[in-house]
Amino acid sequence: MIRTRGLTKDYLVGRAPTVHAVRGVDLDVAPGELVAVLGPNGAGKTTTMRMLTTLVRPTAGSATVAGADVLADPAAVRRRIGYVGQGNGAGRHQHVVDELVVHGRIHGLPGRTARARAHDLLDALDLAGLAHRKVESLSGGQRRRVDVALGLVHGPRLLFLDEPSTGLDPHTRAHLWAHVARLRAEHDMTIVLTTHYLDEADTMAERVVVVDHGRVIADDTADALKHELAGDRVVLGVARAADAPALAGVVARAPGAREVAVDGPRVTARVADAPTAAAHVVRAAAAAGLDVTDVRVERPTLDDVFLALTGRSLRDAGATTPDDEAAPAAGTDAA
Ligand SMILES: Nc1ncnc2c1ncn2[C@@H]1O[C@H](COP(=O)(O)OP(=O)(O)OP(=O)(O)O)[C@@H](O)[C@H]1O
Repeated sequence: MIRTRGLTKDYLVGRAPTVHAVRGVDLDVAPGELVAVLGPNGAGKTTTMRMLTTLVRPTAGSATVAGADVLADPAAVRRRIGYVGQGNGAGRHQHVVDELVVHGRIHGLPGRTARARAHDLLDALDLAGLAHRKVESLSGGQRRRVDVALGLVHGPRLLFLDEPSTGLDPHTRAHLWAHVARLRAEHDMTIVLTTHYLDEADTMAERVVVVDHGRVIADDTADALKHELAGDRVVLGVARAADAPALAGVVARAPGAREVAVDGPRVTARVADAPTAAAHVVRAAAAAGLDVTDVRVERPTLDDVFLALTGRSLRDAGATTPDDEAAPAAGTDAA
């Protein structure tokens, strides 16, 4: 459904150094996949998505999207995809249903089909009761659902969602995702989304593509990334802090144990599989006469994955580098 090779975008910002927003991205997305693109601010997620949706012209590299080349046939790409950008797409003064019908007509649907499609989507996204309300009177979550409906009105098989749930409260986010998941199952859609919410990428996506400084630095299922890159953590406590070094010795002999550390009466370590390692340690500690008072197993998060990859936490990472610290807004295409 998507294939990119060496996809690159440079921006020229006045006399400032060139901004290397995207640096040679190779990405393959199969039909029906749901892929989350994750990365800190400024990593190049939106720029990549905008190249794939033909809104920004690549500086170098190639991209085929929904069977058409983004450079050779951008109109075909646009016909076949849906795109929900970061800003609200719906006109503020329009009625919800009219906005959907107009979008359908813009995409070439006959009036009757556009109206039928608009009403189907209003039902599917729980917006039927709001059809005749003005967009400006809707809540943030309702507006975002209208945006998703706009992205789907022409029945695309491939949908791009750029931070669809940013700024929504957890309940509204969950609601939006439930709708998207159902629409996806019903229409067998491929979805590529960007998000800042690690838990969202973890639970929603079958594949997580981690980007940093314009490059893909990891690409796999969330479980595989967590297993291979971060590993589980065990935390054990002993009654007497004086026994902690001896317990650390026991922990170090557990299967796959690494990064063993002592902190007062507590010992922590990374292990391949925490329940197996914890059971092993508890048995071995008892045999050695050590009184283990506390055992905790911690599964890694995608933030641990990012930390393992970059040494930075995704929560605090800014993605500025010496050669892309120029002001972002005023750039022109270097394509
Ligand atoms: N029009 C532009 N002109 C100049 N620089 C730009 C332009 N658009 C983006 N950039 C720069 O390109 C880099 C990548 O930006 P991009 O918006 O793709 O990142 P992002 O990963 O989507 O970030 P965020 O999570 O904050 O949305 C940043 O350094 C940004 O400042």
